[in-house]
Amino acid sequence: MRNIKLPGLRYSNLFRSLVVIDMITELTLWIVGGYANFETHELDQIIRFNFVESIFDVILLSSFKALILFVLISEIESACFKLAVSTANNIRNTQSVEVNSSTNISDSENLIETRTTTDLDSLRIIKKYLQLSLLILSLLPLIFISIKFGIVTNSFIKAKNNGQKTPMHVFYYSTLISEVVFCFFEFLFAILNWRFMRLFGKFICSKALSNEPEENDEKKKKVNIGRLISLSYPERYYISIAFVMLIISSFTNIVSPFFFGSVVDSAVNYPDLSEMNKYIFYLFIVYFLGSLASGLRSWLFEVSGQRVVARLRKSVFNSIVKEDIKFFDTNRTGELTSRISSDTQVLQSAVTTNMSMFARYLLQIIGSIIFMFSLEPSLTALLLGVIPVVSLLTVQYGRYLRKLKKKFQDELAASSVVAEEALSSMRTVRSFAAESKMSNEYEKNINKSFEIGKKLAVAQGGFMGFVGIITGSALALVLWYGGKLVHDKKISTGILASFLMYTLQVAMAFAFLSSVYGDFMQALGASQRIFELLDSQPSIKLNTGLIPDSDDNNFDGSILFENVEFSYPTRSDTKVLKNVSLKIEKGKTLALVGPSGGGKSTIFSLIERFYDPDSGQLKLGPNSIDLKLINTNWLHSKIALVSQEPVLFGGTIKENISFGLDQEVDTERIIEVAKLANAHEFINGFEKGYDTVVGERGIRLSGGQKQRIAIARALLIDPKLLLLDEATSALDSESEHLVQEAIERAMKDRTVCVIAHRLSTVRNADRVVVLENGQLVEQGTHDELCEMDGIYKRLVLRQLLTKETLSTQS
Ligand SMILES: Nc1ncnc2c1ncn2[C@@H]1O[C@H](COP(=O)(O)OP(=O)(O)OP(=O)(O)O)[C@@H](O)[C@H]1O
Repeated sequence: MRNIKLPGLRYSNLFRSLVVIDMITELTLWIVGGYANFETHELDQIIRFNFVESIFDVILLSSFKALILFVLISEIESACFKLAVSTANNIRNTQSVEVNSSTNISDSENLIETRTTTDLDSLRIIKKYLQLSLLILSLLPLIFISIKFGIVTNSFIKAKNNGQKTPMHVFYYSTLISEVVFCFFEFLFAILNWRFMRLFGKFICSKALSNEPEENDEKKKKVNIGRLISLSYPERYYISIAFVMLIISSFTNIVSPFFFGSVVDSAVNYPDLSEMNKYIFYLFIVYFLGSLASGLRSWLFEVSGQRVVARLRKSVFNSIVKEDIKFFDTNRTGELTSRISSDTQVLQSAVTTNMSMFARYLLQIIGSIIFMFSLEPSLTALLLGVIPVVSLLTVQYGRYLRKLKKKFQDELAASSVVAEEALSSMRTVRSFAAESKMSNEYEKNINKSFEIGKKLAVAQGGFMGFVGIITGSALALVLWYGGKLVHDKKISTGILASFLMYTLQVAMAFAFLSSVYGDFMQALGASQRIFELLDSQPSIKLNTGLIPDSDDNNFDGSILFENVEFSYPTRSDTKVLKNVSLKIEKGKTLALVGPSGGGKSTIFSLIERFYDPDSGQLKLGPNSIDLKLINTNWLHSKIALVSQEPVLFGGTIKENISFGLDQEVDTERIIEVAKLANAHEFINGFEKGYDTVVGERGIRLSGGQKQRIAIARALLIDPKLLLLDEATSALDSESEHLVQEAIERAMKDRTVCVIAHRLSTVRNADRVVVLENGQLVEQGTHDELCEMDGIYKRLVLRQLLTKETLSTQS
């Protein structure tokens, strides 16, 4: 159980980070503030304990509190972990006792169970005490700091009103405020501790109970910012140059306020304009270089983003088309196309533009703060107090956004399913006058995503507003304090001007950084399914495995089914084939007949290796090679399937006939097979002949024409084995005759397995196999089966005859 991996972003880590940030911030503010205000406030005010005049107690409080809370939360988490694992073990034991001995539980087992229950109880009590201590120890500092804050504020206001020196300088006063905020959040976290620890316990318990905890963890781990960024690795050269441009433009942004201030100072302090002109020239150069670098940076990141998303779409599509057929039984087309188009779009900006923005604003903040420190440390420290608050909020906001965005993309994908289904079956929709029904359905789905979109908008707006208020307040505070310093002649107007520009830059950078972080988190939410698709490994690998050396020796079209059992993965409790053994012999025709749902098409699916059997084997060729060992691409080049309702693709007739071959095919060969399939004549009747576009799924062709094209398509690969599903739908007699003739030609001198719906087909077949409810109930020639006077004669023959009569009548 020890190998259960915990998520990095979890409650206890956030709590621990909060108390550490609290301690570091307070210490930094104390030291920097002490240094900055050393002249105005005596040393003993900095370190001496005085409830109203010093913050030494605040520093001690934040440091010790951090230490104690850090240890406490770690202990609580560990207790929760142990408790959850023990609970999981108990559940496991109980289950195995129930399974193994439904009657007798031995004394020793009783003993183990009693001891485990006692352990669990004591663990629970310890956890409760620890949680209570956490609550009390985070409440007490809040009470203390609030009282101090109230008293200090009171004397601060009094001193101000009386025009006296304030009991505590402004810097330390803001330190006190930030500690109030920290204590409040820590108390809040302590209250939430109960809920989060319960969730944590449930999470650990389910992990401990699951059979493959590592594998699941691995999957989770695979979606993180690092992985997101790694998508842009192939663009590293573009991105590296873009980063150089970014550093140049950020640097120009960072130094420009300095020159700006120098222009102001030289205008105020120098009698002639030469000094100011010099700085104006520098400023111009800085802006010019900055803009140039900015333009290049933007272009390079954008083009990299486009390349990343194009590559990602290709990879996702590639992954999807290589999936097992069972994957398509569970995933719907609309959802998948939405993943390819919409989810990848969300990632585009995240992996390049946002990355650049993130780096840019981070650089800007760090650079600006360094410059600010060199200009006026006390003013800078004022700003720093705001950073932990904004950072913490940003992290929480990011998590929220990530979840919301995932939901949003899921809903969007669900609505794409409706749209795809309706648009691809417009004739059925129209014939049932179901347009409004489909519109309503789509509207319902879109509304769901819209509702989440609204939440996203509120979260974004609210957060931006909040960050704006915080940064605006920090700016006002800096302006006020800076103005005072200028008034007291402690700094020049130029320094204040530069400082204000830096503050603005930092504030803006912070606001942008937060929103970029939000976008990152949204991208992470959207990327979850994309990465799942990319990581998914089909169980039947394409283009790997054995390619028999010589076709003639190794595959003659014969296939042997040995005790095959099969159930579809989506309905694993229903056996579709039960102990089926049959042989498709070289050069012979095997007809499959039987009632609907008997498992005939399933036989084809197994031969095509769309699925593997649950048990039993399929053996190929005279050497009886296990089908599972054979390279599937090779297999599909030797077997052709003509289904009942053949699906054509949206291209030309020529493209459709040559669909199964990778290489260019001679037009003569295409015409040859089209003639064999009785298709040449009608194709020539079209204005563009073989270049006629057939429309989506061959919509511009008739049923009979589609079938003949499909037969030509199968003949072109000259298959060793032809799998034929005769059409049940009645064609007109002329078309019927042409199709039948094409089929007969295709079957000639070939190994064929046919799902027969016509009497003539079963009569001509070398052998007939009757499948009912997945079982092979009868087999033999048509005459033999008729003589048997069994199910074939009673059920199938009647069924076939009815169809034959119907089709000839129509
Ligand atoms: N993709 C699938 N997922 C789950 N069950 C399926 C799937 N395809 C078919 N089945 C089920 O398997 C059983 C056998 O279906 P199959 O298509 O092989 O029958 P069939 O004999 O070819 O019928 P028909 O003559 O009507 O085409 C049916 O009960 C069907 O509902």
